[in-house]
Amino acid sequence: MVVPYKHEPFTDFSIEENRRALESAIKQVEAELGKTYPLIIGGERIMTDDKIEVVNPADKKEVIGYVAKANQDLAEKAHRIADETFSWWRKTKASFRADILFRAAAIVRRRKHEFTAHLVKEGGKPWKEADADTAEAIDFMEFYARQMLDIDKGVEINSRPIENNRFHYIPLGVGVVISPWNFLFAIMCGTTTAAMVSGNTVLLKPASSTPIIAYKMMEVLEEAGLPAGVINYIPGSGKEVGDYLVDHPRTRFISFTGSREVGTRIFERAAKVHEGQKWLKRTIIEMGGKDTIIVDKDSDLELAADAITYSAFGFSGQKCSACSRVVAHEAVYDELLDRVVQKTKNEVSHGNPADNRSYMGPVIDQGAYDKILNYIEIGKKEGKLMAGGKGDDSKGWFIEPTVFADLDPDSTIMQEEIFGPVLGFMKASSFDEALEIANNTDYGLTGAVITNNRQHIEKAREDFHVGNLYFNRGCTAAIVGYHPFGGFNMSGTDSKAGGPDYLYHHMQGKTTSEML
Ligand SMILES: NC(=O)c1ccc[n+]([C@@H]2O[C@H](COP(=O)([O-])OP(=O)(O)OC[C@H]3O[C@@H](n4cnc5c(N)ncnc54)[C@H](O)[C@@H]3O)[C@@H](O)[C@H]2O)c1
Ligand SMILES: N[C@@H](CCC=O)C(=O)O
Repeated sequence: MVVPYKHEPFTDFSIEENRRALESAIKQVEAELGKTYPLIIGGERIMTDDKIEVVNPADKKEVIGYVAKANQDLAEKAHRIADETFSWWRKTKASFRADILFRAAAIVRRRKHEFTAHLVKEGGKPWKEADADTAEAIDFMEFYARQMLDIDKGVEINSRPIENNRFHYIPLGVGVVISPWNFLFAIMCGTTTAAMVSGNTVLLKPASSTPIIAYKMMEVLEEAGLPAGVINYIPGSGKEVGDYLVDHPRTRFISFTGSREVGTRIFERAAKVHEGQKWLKRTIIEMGGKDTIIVDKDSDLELAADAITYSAFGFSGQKCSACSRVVAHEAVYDELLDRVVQKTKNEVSHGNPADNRSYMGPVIDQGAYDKILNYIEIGKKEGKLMAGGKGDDSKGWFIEPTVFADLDPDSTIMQEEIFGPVLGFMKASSFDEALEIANNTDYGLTGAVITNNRQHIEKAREDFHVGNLYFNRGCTAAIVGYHPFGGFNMSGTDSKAGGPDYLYHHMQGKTTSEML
């Protein structure tokens, strides 16, 4: 019997011992910067001439490492090996696969600060955010291992005196896992290990800005006993390797987390049946958000201002769950706006994330920096700039936490995902109107309502159309097993990472019936 699941506690960095432990882990990571990492295909380390240079977004000159880059030939080799490995891996016991995850989670837990320090450097994450990312990776492994053991117990169906019937789940085949850079450890690890523990083999293509943490996860899984060929590590160009693997006739499913642009492209390509393909590909596609916090007339405004500030500027707003829109009742609009602007100016410090005093670090790269600043320019025309608005890319990609007021719900910056530290305020004259505004985007990922009105809570529960809706708190920071995570509409397939049915997306049900 395994102990019941409990989420990994976050580290309290106000405790001197913890602070010192992370400081020393950061020094250790700094001492190891600049290494070269190979691909891992069928357990074999393969170096390529072409490499991805991975830099610290807080300091562009600091190279975190160089990573071998897969091309289509290597992707083909990895696919063949994953396919061959599936022929026996699919028959392994669920407990064998789950035990690998329990062990891997224990290894990461023992070396937690080392992983967190790496996330500070590779992802530009402030301490608190990096620590939460590591904790979530541990949670995913612990949670999915238990879920697989439960699924393995089977499901009762009816038999009759003349026949014996059974129903159980079997894996799908070779899965392509494509992960984003923002939860560089947690989402990459959760999507990969979910596919693996349910009996599939995997081709892992991590984001090109953050592939090193995925290599480190591979080392941990190998140490925990993962056989060669089950997960194949093949970083590479999204367009070249990504399209090739998505189109491949032997790909059985694709688990993608990332932007709407790429997600819809994959959805479309995966629908095409290629020559030699014997199945309809399954897709698990989780995309962006344009997430709203509604603040009601009767509400705790200090709580609202705290919730908004953290949800908007935690990890520089680079979360699919980040609050980028506030809809406030006209009776509290001015006071709420003032409180959020003051907090943003006085409490949201931004700087090197390796320094624990930084609330916010950089944004991930030049592309993101340019795109966000472009949205800020649009925002200056569409609304009233209340805080921030400037960037500095001389050393790393830093953008001030930015607040706009008096926006039209249909304005560009209230409709498009910016994925940066930019927050907009809109006014509503009633709770019904606030809900209408909150729902008027193509997305449907997270949302929150700050209110003391019980009827309004119930109304929002029914009518606020998002996958993760929170009351009297912010709209980020879902915890595995507590807040199953995934969105509606253009936010994705609502597969609910860390939820009770997540692994079923990676499996198919099989009925057997024996005449007696
Ligand atoms: N819904 C969620 O759970 C969730 C979680 C995290 C991030 N996101 C979203 O992810 C986005 C940010 O991440 P990103 O910038 O890494 O997204 P992205 O779509 O640019 O990249 C995601 C992954 O797709 C790969 N890719 C790019 N082109 C490809 C192609 N043609 N075929 C296959 N793969 C390809 C990239 O290399 C990367 O590994 C935001 O929109 C954010 O909201 C969503
Ligand atoms: N699960 C995370 C968001 C993941 C996407 O970026 C949260 O709830 O904040």
